[in-house]
Amino acid sequence: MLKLDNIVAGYGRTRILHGVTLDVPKGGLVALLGGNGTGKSTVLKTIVGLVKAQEGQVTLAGQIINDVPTEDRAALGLSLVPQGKEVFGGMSVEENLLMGAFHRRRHRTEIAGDLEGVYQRFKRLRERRNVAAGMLSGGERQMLSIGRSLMARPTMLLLDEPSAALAPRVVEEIADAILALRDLGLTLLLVEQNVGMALDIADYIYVIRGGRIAFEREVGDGVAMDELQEFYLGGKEHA
Ligand SMILES: Nc1ncnc2c1ncn2[C@@H]1O[C@H](COP(=O)(O)OP(=O)(O)OP(=O)(O)O)[C@@H](O)[C@H]1O
Repeated sequence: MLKLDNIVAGYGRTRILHGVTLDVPKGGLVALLGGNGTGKSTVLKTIVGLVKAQEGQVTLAGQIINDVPTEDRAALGLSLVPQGKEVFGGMSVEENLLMGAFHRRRHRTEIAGDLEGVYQRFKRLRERRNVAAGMLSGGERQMLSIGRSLMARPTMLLLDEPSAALAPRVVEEIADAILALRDLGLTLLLVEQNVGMALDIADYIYVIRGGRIAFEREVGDGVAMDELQEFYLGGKEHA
């Protein structure tokens, strides 16, 4: 579904990604793990087109999209789920959700149907539909961020550290929500620092360090936590 082939990218003259290759199969749930400043967000920005690949190819559903503008990548089914802290705090929950449908010209009844779908998935958002997003808990904000992306009817979601700054019980709730999206048939790339969560839900794991993929492995009996930690931050526990 999504392939990065030897991506070199950065900011101005500074190179951050030094040849990143990764593959997210259709319907798969792939995690990209790494510590602070290792290039995870730059990978996501390159996929959505906010950072231009200086070398290499970004392929979505068989189409090379290096030259496709960011707004048109959304129309190809790609949606970035920012961290929950990036919701519009002064707007209500419902207004935030409707923003997700904004770029698509769609009939009002269709949008109402999508909104109902998000409320069924995240019951707490329905209860709090008229509350300012800034008043929500961290977990509710993360649900809102995912819900807003779903309003654009994506086929592939890129999740930027959905577990960041959340209590373990809430992380479990978000993990369940992500698994439910996979069961729905969505393709998911999850960027995380939370190794435990990623191992619980992902089918395949990449670890990025210093702008390079340092480790990759199918999740199953083969991936041991300590082996991952070694590649993750030189053996240091981080998340
Ligand atoms: N807009 C920018 N201009 C210049 N350098 C940047 C910019 N954004 C990020 N960087 C640098 O690129 C490197 C990688 O940053 P990136 O945000 O991709 O890391 P990350 O793995 O997502 O880290 P974090 O988990 O802290 O968000 C860092 O050294 C950072 O300082």
